Amino acid sequence: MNAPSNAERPGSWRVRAQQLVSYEVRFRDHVFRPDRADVLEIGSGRRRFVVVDHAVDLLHGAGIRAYFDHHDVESTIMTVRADESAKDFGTAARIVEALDAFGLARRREPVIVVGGGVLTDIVGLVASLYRRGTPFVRVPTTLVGLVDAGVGVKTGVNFNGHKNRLGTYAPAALTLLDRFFLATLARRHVSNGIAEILKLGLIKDVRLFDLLERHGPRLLDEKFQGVTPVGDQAAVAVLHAATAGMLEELEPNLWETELERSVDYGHTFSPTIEMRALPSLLHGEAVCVDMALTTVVAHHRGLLTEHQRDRVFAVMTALELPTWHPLLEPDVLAGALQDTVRHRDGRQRVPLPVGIGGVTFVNDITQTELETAAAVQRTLAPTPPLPFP
Ligand SMILES: O=C(CO)[C@@H](O)[C@H](O)[C@H](O)[C@H](O)COP(=O)(O)O
Repeated sequence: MNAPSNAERPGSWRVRAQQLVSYEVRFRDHVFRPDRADVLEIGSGRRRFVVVDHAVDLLHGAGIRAYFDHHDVESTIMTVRADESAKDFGTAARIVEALDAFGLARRREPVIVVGGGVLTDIVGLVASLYRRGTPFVRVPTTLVGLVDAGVGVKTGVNFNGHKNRLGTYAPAALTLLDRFFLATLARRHVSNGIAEILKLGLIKDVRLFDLLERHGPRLLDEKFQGVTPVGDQAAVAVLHAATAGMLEELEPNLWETELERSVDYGHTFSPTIEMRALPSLLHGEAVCVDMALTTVVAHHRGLLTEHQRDRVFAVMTALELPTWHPLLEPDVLAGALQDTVRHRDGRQRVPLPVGIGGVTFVNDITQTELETAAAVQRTLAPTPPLPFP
């Protein structure tokens, strides 16, 4: 049957359709233990194409292969070296070629990705483009992957020197959050992931901030493994609060129709700083430098007391995150804000903290204000600042 023609405009048809989005983010320890079935819960058939981060493969590859063998599933494992410098369309295209070679069945053989946020973003993009969309399952193995990239619907690669310039909104059918992968993560990468958790504490959840203030160094030492009972309780509380808080923000605004997003906190200046500093600054570190700058801006605007500002800097430092960076130069700040204004459709929409745990959005940040804040920020950063490799 033809779609009904528009009575007021003969010869014109308006099409309306809705698509239900439903995806699950599930905490599950030791996902590749043979008695676990979660990874294979989506899809059917006895084959899977699995993209595994190169470093993860070295550490866990044997266990991952044994898992599929145990379940009598033929696995084709593609290993990829994935860091921010390799987050590009070339890497995505190589994965597409491998999918073609595998001969992926379009709906019943979900692509499985095991790796950090960079890799889950790339494979998410590939899956959303391949034959205009094929299901995928994510198993994040880094803290940024677990608490940020792994819970939302954004996929992407860097392009033309810009962060995530090419991407789609495509939810993974299932994301499995297994904190035991963090045991083998370098300390710096644990710190890096905590920055995204701190973001939520600062603009949404003062209890989460308090937990980080109390247990941050222990979480770093124990890498969220629960080595001690106190550390275990703190790890579970922090991971669950961060995931729940993030999803609470994302769910009502999955496609970012609303561009005032509190989870964009720390992401106004950091995309430019991170890309300019490549490969020396990790994502969460760049976010922290941005949060430190905007904490000072918020203090100057009377949104934050001096005591609160100093607490924020102390927590950042205890978490071994940088609170200042030499790239905070006037031209870089101006360029970063300009690019973000374009990204946010012509307005600054900069989230600023209100006290600890609150947020407001502003559109009137000036260049002078930024330069003054960056200068103050430098004096507040520990001397000497954390080394920039
Ligand atoms: O949207 C999410 C996660 O899906 C945010 O929490 C995450 O931090 C985002 O990467 C930032 O908000 C930046 O977004 P964008 O500039 O890539 O659009």
